[in-house]
Amino acid sequence: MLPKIKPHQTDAWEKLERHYKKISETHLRELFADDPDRFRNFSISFEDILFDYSKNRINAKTLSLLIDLANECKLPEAIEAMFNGEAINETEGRSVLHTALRNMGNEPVYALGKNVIPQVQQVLQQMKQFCNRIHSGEWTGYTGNKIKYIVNIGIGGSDLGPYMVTEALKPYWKKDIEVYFVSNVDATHIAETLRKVNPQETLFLIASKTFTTQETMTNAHTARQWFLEAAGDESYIAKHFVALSTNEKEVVKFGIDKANMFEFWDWVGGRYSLWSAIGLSIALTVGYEHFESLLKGAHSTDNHFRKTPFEGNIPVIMALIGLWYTNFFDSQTEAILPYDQYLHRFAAYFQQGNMESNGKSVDRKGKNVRYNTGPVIWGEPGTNGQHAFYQLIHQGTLLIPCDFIAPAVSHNPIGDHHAKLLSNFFAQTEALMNGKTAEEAEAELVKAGKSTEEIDALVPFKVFTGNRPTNSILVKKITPYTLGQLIALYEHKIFVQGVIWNIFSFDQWGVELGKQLANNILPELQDDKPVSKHDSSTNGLINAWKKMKAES
Ligand SMILES: O=P(O)(O)OC[C@H]1O[C@@H](O)[C@H](O)[C@@H](O)[C@@H]1O
Repeated sequence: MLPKIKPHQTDAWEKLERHYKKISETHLRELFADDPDRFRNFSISFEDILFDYSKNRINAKTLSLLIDLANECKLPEAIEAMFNGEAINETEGRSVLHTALRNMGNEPVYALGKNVIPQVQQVLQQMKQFCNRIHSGEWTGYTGNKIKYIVNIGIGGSDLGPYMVTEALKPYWKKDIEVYFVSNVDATHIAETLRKVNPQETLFLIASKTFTTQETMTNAHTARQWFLEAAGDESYIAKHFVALSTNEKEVVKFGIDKANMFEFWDWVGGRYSLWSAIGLSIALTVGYEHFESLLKGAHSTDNHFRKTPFEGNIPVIMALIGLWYTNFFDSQTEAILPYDQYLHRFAAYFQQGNMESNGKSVDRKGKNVRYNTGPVIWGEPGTNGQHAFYQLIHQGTLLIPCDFIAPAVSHNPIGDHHAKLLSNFFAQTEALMNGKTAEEAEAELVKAGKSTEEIDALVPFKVFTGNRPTNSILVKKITPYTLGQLIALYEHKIFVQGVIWNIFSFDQWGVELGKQLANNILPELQDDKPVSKHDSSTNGLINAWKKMKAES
């Protein structure tokens, strides 16, 4: 069980409110001027990762009060409760043990009294052997051809993680494997994918924790039909369809042999499942040994998180700083900005990770919270974002804390590309911090030969207030191991924030209503009769659609 402490009623919260009044107007320029050692004092090295959080609107006092808040909210107990498999997902009565999936030791980990490590290791063995059979060509398609195309059919947590990771690890892809991800129920997604593959050499991974998700099942049936149209014989399905799921009954009902099912368990949340059998597409694409490195990297972060005092604990500091802006500066959004094209799905992945976990407004006692919880998460790779939306981050009215992530070494060391990329990475956080004063703007205009009138007119638009906070995460190189570390850092950040906000981070009841209503509406779309039982907007839209369809 997690403690049920209202964060805004703690001593630390009250002190933080007072402290906020004192420090909120202080400019980052001043904070740096006051402390020549600020970078050293506010950065943490962890193996090949450097986390610099010095460009935040905090001082030593802020940090110590935030850590007091974490302690008052019993974060240490909560961390142990998660790692020890207590049923901290209370609304579903489940443990939360994605950490056990990457626990490379042999020590038992219990989910509600049952040691899960033997089953975890057994499925890893199954994945390893399967990868070997596919890669060696021992496993063939129905015509005897090697498998060349992997198509993962899944959505949400059964799609975003493997998709993000396979993209991030493109330099490690096996030469003769191509991977595709189909998630959307929009037929375009499966249709466009099926155009790129052939039935003889394609392996479909039907990835669904519940094996009942409408989108996935619809796409899976379409793929099955497409396959059977070519293969002709249902017995060939066994060579081309495997399931990644917790639900054996539904898997068998779909027509997939039990032997072709890679199991995981209800104590793995969908958005934390890339470490489980859901990661099979990763292992097939980059090789099992790289998948194992990914797990090992995440495990090293788990140890860091569990054992490091909060002052030097990266996910804890990430979480506390985020909370500082969300709850005291009232900022509503955070950007994740990787300076690595391979990480182009990283922000999208943590959009689900964060927003599905901490997008809650009811506390652990079922009462409405009186403070902000999870922020809106978004982002795109640098430098693309710079030419699109950074204007608002630099000069808009919103305060948007940003995480800048970059590898020190590129997988593609061509010419001076990487130096140029990183010059932008360094420059942006410097610009966001320092801004540009009116005097500086004026001096530039003078130098450009502008008249006094022009200078007076232009200066207000050329001023950057600065004082816009950023974290910088510099990773030596994006490898399976460091990527595993990085993902786990963000996972634990989410956990820490959820604990302090006194919400349940591992359920997602908020996605249910839309599904229910879609299920109600679907039968109404099967004929031409006008509908009238909804509100006027919904009726109007459905009837307009029916008319457009009839006219087309
Ligand atoms: O893996 P499943 O059961 O098909 O679920 C897919 C997704 O379904 C969504 O409805 C959930 O909100 C996600 O958390 C989940 O990842």
